[in-house]
Amino acid sequence: MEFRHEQKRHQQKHSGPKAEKKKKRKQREQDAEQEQDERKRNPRAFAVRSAVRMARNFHRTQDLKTKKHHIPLVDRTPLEPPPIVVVVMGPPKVGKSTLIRCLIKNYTRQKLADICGPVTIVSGKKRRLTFIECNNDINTMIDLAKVADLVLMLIDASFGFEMETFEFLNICQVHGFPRVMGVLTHLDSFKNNKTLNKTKKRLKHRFWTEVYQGAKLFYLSGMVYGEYQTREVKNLGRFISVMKFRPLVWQTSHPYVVADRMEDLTDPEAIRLNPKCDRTVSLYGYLRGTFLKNKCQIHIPGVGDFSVADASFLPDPCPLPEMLKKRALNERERLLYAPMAGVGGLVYDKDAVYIDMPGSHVSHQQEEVRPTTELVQSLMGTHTTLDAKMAASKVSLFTGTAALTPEEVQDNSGKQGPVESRVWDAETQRERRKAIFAEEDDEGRALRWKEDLAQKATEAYLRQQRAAPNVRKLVYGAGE
Ligand SMILES: Nc1nc2c(ncn2[C@@H]2O[C@H](COP(=O)(O)OP(=O)(O)OP(=O)(O)O)[C@@H](O)[C@H]2O)c(=O)[nH]1
Repeated sequence: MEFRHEQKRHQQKHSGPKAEKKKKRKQREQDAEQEQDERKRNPRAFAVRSAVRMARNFHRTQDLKTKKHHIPLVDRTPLEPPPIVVVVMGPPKVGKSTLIRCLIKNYTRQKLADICGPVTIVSGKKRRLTFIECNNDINTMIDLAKVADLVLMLIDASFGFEMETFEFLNICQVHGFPRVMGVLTHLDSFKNNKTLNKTKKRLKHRFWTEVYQGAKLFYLSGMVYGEYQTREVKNLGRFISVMKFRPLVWQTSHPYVVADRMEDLTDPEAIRLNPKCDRTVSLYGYLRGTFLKNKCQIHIPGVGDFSVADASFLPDPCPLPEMLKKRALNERERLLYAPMAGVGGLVYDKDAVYIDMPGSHVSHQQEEVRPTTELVQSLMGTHTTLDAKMAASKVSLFTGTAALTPEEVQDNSGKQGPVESRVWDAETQRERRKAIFAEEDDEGRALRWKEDLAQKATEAYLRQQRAAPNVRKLVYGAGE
């Protein structure tokens, strides 16, 4: 038996929703065609009316295009790149140590009580970060501006921009600008929401004029138990771990090492006999930039020019996790290496290898003993009473003059309490500076500090010149 299936011919629909849809589409297509036809039909309406304007338009588009071009740079970063140097800078008491502590906790789930020297951590499968706190000495700023990949610029919102911020930005300008990200702290000091929003906006625009339009500014709105809010730190951390970096010319054309550990190999007996004897020192750190040749000349900022006796390759103290396919780091891979703060697994010395028993995990005992709040720490560290300290303290009015004892001060100033008025803690210092600069707005301050900076930079330069006359290139090695 044979079955035959006869297919019905397709009938085009002329009514119903589908047909309506089709009609509409056809109509739209026709309209578009007509529009194009208009250009053909009426060419004069669309012709070039002004050659000048056309030329101007053309130039403008070309300018915009070329602005987007960069000089092609050879990316020489090795397969396993050295840690990214994150410099945390800002005026005194703005919250630098607190931010580093929070970021370390965010990445490694470990607490580091003291931020001492560079701290290296594994932040992801392919990235390590070295945090360095920048104190407000101009020489440190110059040194760090050279090696920084990313700068976290802390700004006290209750205070506005301060001299240090402008100083650092100006120094960066000379060295080829690293990535700069602003972080506003002390936002909890605003009780009024309206003033808070206004201040945020004002500081954001001020930051944009200093760095570039649209530069990233983070807000840290207050503290919880002496730490910044977890969610905000997490966002900041995530931003840092996915950030892309453009190689800077100075950094890619010089070999340089940010030393995170130092070891004095000189014979202690020789030092005892002559404290100023020539010393042999080992410096440890990741090599960045280009290749470091053995026996080459190097400059140590603040010290002078030296030749390297020997450079050797050591196992990585803070290695990246193995390349396995997985989504996140596990607990054992969340490494932390801060030799100057005494944290790190293996320590390779010139003549021995040490293993830190608690591993890279900071002992919990330390956490309990050393509270993070500065006030409690300072109270615990006190050995003498305030009265005794005040009686023993001396104050010198001008640099280079002999220090005055409280008795001498008392003699001159009559009834007035001698020492209290001069022993300023950091908090009072901040208050004083706040009062001094309260009258000026940001613009005025920026101008004034920029002038100030020029003089300071010249002084620092002359000082370095005196110390080592042939290091000019290294001090102001912009674009070389
Ligand atoms: N209310 C408030 N206090 C803050 C904030 N940020 C930091 N602090 C406090 O400011 C004090 C100084 O913080 P640190 O992290 O030691 O500041 P620092 O910049 O490292 O200070 P120096 O290293 O001495 O320059 C600490 O007592 C913090 O609790 C903030 O956003 N709000």
